[in-house]
Amino acid sequence: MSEQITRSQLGFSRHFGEHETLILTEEAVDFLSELVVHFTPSRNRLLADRIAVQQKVDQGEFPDFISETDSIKKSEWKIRNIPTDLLDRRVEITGPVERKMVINALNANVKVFMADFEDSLAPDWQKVIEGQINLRDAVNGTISYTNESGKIYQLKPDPAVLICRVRGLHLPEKHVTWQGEAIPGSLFDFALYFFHNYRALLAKDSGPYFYLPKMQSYHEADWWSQVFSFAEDYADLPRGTIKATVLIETLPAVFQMDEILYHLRDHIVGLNCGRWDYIFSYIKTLKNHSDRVLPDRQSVTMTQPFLSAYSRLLIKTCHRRGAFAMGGMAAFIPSKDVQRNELVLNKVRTDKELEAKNGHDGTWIAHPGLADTVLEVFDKALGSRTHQLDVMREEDEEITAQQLLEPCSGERTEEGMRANIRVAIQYIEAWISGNGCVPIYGLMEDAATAEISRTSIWQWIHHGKTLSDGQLVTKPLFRRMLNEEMLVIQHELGEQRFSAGRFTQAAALMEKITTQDELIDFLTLPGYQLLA
Ligand SMILES: CC(=O)SCCNC(=O)CCNC(=O)[C@H](O)C(C)(C)COP(=O)(O)OP(=O)(O)OC[C@H]1O[C@@H](n2cnc3c(N)ncnc32)[C@H](O)[C@@H]1OP(=O)(O)O
Ligand SMILES: O=CC(=O)O
Ligand SMILES: [Mg+2]
Repeated sequence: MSEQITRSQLGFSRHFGEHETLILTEEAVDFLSELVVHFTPSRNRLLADRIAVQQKVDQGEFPDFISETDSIKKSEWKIRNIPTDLLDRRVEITGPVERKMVINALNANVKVFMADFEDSLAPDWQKVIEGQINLRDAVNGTISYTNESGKIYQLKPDPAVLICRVRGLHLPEKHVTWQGEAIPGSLFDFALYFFHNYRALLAKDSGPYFYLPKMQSYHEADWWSQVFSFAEDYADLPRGTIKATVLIETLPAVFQMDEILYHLRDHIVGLNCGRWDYIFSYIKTLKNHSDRVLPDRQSVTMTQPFLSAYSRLLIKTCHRRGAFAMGGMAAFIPSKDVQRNELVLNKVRTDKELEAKNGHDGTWIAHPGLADTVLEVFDKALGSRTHQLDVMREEDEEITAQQLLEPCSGERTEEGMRANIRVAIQYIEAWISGNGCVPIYGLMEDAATAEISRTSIWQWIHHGKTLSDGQLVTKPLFRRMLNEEMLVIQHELGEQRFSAGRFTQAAALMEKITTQDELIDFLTLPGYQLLA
């Protein structure tokens, strides 16, 4: 057990080496400490509220629009303003805050780079601290990187606009404590990125911009609004300097989009369809509803009625309030095989064409190799415009709770179940080894996509579903497949890679969380205990 260092009102379990000293400066820690003291108790209450809301759904209620906020929904108002450099977001690349990736992403043919401390980052201490250094150097324009073969990476002129995605409210930063408890990871990421970069960002006519993940209610939006206002006052900045885009990626939040925009109206510039977490949240929120069990993962596409309704309602809600409606991530990544790559580009193109047609103002890509294809789709849809805030489609006028909760059609197959097992094990193994985003079977896998794989199986077991060949999904069947799929993974990856990895630990975690009666909230919570 390492010795605790006390700074300001916070305890640090890690020695302050060269990197920590750069980021955890006395002034930055004072600011972080102020935020933690002011906002941790209310953050804890918000997490308790999530449990209370879920209990009602578990007892049979369905999530729904709420009447207590009718005045917000019925009245006409707009969000405050959108800064000039956020008026064209037609293609945004995302990626973890690793040094080479940060440079490649900022140099990609995109408008925005979403630098990620969340779904694509396994937040071990070193990565989190280095991530802050990487972003600070990127903002200052001094970032560079030399790879093993001597290739030098540097920023090109006119890099993409930077937006930082902080960890979700549920994730702790275990290496920093306040009153004996781990502090919220979201405050850690927000405080340090804001503190070290706001001056340089504003000096170049940009600003401290954030993506906020996994929000579940407008009360959480209000909490963030207070955090932002506190930070602005602390730094003596005008109200509305900090700007945020909120991911609508939980089932509860889709019913409160107007309210989220309203409570963050000084600070918000848009909403984003975080489709993968949204699917995961649909499974998790409706976990006791046996008629809402999902089929194989590949059947759950944006053309499913419940996902189409979600995307169209988000666009309609945003445009009415003058906010950007950002599309989500197609998980296909480029392949070195020319034929396979053609297929990938076609799939991504089709997905993005649907988003652009529905009225999204821009979208996400996971890899620079997709930029040109997606840019072409949005260039065509936007024409001379930089966004399509003007789009209000008549056919989307009435989107109901029933549509948002529509059951999802498709088969549950043995191959689908086995694929879920292989993906979940390989992803968990990568995550507990410190890698939060990996290519698996030609798809980008991150914390959100892997959650779908592991919760699908839990749900199939829990509700005693049968596979298309008539097999009943049970714990013994799952355990047998888990053992068999471990052998498949071992064969696919080779003995050396397999034995050097943490596959046994990953499989043990997968076995535990899939067979226990309670569906655990987030894979990354027990995963974090296995991370440095
Ligand atoms: C559900 C959600 O939350 S989505 C948002 C979170 N997910 C993400 O951000 C996904 C980000 N993407 C990635 O991490 C990667 O693309 C992966 C892991 C999926 C695939 O990575 P790799 O296997 O390394 O891809 P590949 O070998 O084809 O990379 C080729 C080059 O592109 C770079 N690259 C790939 N993806 C990215 C990216 N997202 N940003 C910047 N550079 C990238 C690689 O660093 C590599 O650079 P190099 O040639 O200079 O060495
Ligand atoms: O964060 C994005 C998602 O799809 O989840
Ligand atoms: Mg997500």
